[in-house]
Amino acid sequence: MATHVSALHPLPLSSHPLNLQLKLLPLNSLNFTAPFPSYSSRSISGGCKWSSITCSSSNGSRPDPTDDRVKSIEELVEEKRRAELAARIASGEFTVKQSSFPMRLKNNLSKLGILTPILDLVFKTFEDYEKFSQIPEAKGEIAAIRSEAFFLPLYELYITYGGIFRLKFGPKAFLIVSDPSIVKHILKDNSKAYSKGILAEILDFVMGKGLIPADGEIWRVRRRAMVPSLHQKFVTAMINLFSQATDRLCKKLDTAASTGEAVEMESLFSRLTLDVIGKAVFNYDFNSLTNDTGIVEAVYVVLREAENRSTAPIPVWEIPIWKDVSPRLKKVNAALKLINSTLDDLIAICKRLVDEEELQFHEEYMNEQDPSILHFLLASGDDVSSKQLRDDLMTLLIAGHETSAAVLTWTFYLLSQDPGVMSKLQNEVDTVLGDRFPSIEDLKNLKYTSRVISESLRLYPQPPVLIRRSMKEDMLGPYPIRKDEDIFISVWNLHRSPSLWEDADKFNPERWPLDGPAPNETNQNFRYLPFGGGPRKCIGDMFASYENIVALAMLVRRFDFELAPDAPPVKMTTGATIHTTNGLVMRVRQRTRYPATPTIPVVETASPASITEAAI
Ligand code: HEM
Repeated sequence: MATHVSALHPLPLSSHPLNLQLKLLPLNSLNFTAPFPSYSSRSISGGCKWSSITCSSSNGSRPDPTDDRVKSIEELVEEKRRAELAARIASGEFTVKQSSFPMRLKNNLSKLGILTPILDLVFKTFEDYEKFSQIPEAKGEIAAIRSEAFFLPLYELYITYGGIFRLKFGPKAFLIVSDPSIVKHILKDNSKAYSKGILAEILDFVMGKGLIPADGEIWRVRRRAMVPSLHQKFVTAMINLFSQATDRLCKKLDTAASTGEAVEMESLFSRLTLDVIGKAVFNYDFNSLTNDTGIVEAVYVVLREAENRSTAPIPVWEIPIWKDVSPRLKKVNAALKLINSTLDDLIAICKRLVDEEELQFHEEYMNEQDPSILHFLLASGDDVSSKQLRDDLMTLLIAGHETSAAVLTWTFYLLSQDPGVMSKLQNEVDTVLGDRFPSIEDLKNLKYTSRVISESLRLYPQPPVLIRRSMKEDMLGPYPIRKDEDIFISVWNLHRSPSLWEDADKFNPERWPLDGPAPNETNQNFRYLPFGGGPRKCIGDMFASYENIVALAMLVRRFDFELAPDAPPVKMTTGATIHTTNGLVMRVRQRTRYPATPTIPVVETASPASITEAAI
């Protein structure tokens, strides 16, 4: 979700959260201002000359001591950098030492006989400060840290400072939370005390008061209106849409397989999921796998802008004159105008359809010709302004697009590193699916496929960080916090914590038993949050799970995938989701035959009612 971006805008410059990232990481090491992966510039033809291939686990994983393969120079440099950083953190270089001078002075004055009420009055401010300063603190002049993505240094700091610490940058401070019970408190038990904070500010230009940035009453009303639209019958009907879109991608890959050309999979996944979500949300065929129409380009301009804003050092879009002269902002405004007018047209068309229909609205209502979410909302009589409806549609478009594309990208990367898992996966798919399009029953039986995706989401959570702001004082674990604290919940840290997971960095789908429930935040007690948790949990979790299973199963059934021999190293960069820095360049080969004999036990299917929790 471009939407689950990490940062922010109308804050004073000095406190602009991106100062965090700027100070935390040197610009040249970050790619923060580098544009969102340029989809238009990545052809599927693999025409570029890639220089080296040092992929493996350059993605923040700690070195595996049992790994005896020869390490690349890049890995060795990375290891050295991490070791140096760990030593610097351990030496206390980044730790803010509290000055207890005022409190010592108060004690001394008290011993001299000055009355306590007077001292209390004089020293109240200092006492408040001390009260709120008990959370371990790290300070932000960490300019020497080099990293591809900002959540990586947060991981290093987490290992030293623990599940909650404050990171200070001049006048600005952020709470970094990576403790499951504190996360549960913020997201679930006391969720009413937290807002989306800076996230809402930065997303305003594209999502307005859409469901992701909205808070309070607007959020409550819109959530209640939208959740029913993703009912079981709708999501089941979408399976066919997922299959057709993936089939189009397969056909595109057929050409690459026959010519042996390398393909850049990340941009293809992005197009696949854009085509799916356009059709599902407002019955619009972007057809982006085949065409680069103006509207597809406009969607990417807006997505890139959301990511740029989340990482820009200066919120230039706030400066009145700049808005009118900057070619980039003009392009963004033009793109927004095109998207908005397209959405207005789609809403108008859908309204006409609904008016002409003999409506019998019920819980699982679905128009067979146009099963879209928009159609459901209009048919339900959802009383909403056209601006709010546009905001909601735009939110769903972005939320459902980037996340799924990122999940597929990192799943294929992980599979390329582990042929054993890949062959077990292909085996299951061959056994369960044969050569037909997947049905709902098939999805229930593709258990290993589903566990591969769960494990990919553990190692590469999308988004890697969730953002909140406290709306009142609260207790986080043993620590009191103030109102208006900006909080980053590091899902990356939770999912890779060595104290919460065995072999935390290892890609191991087997950690999720096939006969157990599919992992989620509840059965994992908030150490695993693929779709968030509490009242603001993702509303598209089942949709996304089906979509990813269908795409993964159909692709690995037809092709073998490996990193192209001259592909650039696969590294991470931060957008709203985790992107690769240079694409995922792969070579695909047509598979010859699906084996007939099952080698993985097919576990009994769950009942349809329990499918969200148990089967996927
Ligand atoms: C694999 C794909 C997906 C992942 C990993 C994912 C992840 C998430 C996460 C972690 C959140 C919680 C954000 C927070 O608490 O700040 C969220 C919220 C949300 N997601 Fe997804 N999502 C995915 C797909 C989708 C799809 C397909 C849709 C829509 C069709 C969608 C719509 C939403 C919406 C509307 C919210 C906001 C809910 C609220 O605040 O009430 N997501 N998603």
